[in-house]
Amino acid sequence: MFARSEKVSATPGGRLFAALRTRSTRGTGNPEGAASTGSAASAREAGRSGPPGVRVSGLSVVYRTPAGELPAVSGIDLELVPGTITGVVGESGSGKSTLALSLLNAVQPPGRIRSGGVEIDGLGDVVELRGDDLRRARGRHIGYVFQAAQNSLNPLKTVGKQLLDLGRSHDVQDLRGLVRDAKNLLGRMGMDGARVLDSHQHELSGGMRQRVGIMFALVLNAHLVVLDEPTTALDMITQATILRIVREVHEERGLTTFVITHDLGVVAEVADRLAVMYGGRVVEQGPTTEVLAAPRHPYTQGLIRAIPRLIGDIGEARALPGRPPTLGTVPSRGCVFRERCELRMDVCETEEPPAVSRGEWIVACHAVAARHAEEDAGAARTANGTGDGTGGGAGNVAPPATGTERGNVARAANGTGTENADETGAGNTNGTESATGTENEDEARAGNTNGNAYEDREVLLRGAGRTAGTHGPREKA
Ligand SMILES: Nc1ncnc2c1ncn2[C@@H]1O[C@H](COP(=O)(O)OP(=O)(O)OP(=O)(O)O)[C@@H](O)[C@H]1O
Repeated sequence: MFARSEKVSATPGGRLFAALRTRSTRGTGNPEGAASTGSAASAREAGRSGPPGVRVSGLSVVYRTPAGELPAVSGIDLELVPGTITGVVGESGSGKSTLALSLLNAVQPPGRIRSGGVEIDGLGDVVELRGDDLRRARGRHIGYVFQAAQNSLNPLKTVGKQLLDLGRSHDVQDLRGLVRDAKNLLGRMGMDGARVLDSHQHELSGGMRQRVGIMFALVLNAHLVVLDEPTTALDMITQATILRIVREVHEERGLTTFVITHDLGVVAEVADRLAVMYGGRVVEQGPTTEVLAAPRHPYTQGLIRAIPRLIGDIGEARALPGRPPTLGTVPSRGCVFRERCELRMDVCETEEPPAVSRGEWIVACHAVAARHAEEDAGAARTANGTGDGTGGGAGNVAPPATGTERGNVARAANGTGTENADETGAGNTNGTESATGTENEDEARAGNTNGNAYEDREVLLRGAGRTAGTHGPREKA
């Protein structure tokens, strides 16, 4: 049974920093730690060797538009450490869903993976997978919980019927066993499994449907699970429940989990590691606690600064000026964030920022790179005995202008406090799912011609035929 029960503050504000406090007792992404919580045992029971590592390298994805093929994701390097939860955060349109779909090689036309690879332990490079291999990988190895999973069920079939369809499409011989596993999973998430399997989607609440989505992602025993906006459009209490379940399922089943969200509170609550995306790039990544406590990239600093506070001067919260770029406006060279950056320098106009690292912490920013260089020079001077006492110490790396006082900050309604509502030309209606689930423009954009979210799920879980070979020729970077 899921043993961990974490108290989650239901107030909007306490969440981010209450979560940060509890993280220190949980560790930050130590795979051994994950194993010691029982995940290794459950992985053994499940007959697999343990949670997989994932290495995304040089990944670039483009969408065809009237103006030609434009990059939605560019040169992404990211590692998912086995047994950890990695959270990806960024404003709407930053490329989070495109990155997530790439983990399943499921970017649909008019998109295609232009270059790069996604190496998953036990599977190889999924970008190279086609046909049956790809179909088996989805569902059995990689579970996907859709953005708007609440609406991704087929409204015409009971959950149980959809479960059987899924089992048959994956050649599951023991369908009774599959149903037993599904009931078990649903029961562990606090639901009456038999009743839920007998229900249609309209008979279930949003939180229940989200749990059904998680069940579908796990029931074939996937050990890499991708959750796209798992709490969007849920009330605060249900959000807290779903996040607790995500963490518990992750630990109990020994998973490697990837959570996409625009809500910093969500990553603070569940993620061991954090990657911040902007304009199709990962601009900062590292252990969640450390990144949120002292973000280095000016964009991450801006996201945190934009979170309104419950206590103290509400005016301290400052929305990031400007808007995130669209496919058409993302600069083709230089730093993609420069238009909104207060640390902007000349070099940002022309040169892509280098990814500089300090241990597990990686930042792509010219200003941070310059500070690191200063620090290194200062350290070298000190080591040589020539230090003048002014060398760049760690304190020279800009702390967040707002600091990150524990418990003092309210979570923004949209998590980032920025201008998500001013969505870009792509017409993204993220978070505004229709009751029928047939008007989700994200799904429509993803190449699903009838726009039904459940259709898309079925395509991913079952239909290699519809998705195989949809990518154009790959240009290896
Ligand atoms: N099918 C498509 N056709 C054209 N452009 C697309 C398509 N899908 C996504 N895009 C564009 O690619 C970029 C990245 O979109 P993506 O959905 O991956 O971002 P996101 O960070 O997940 O946003 P959100 O939080 O709103 O889901 C955006 O500029 C978006 O408009």
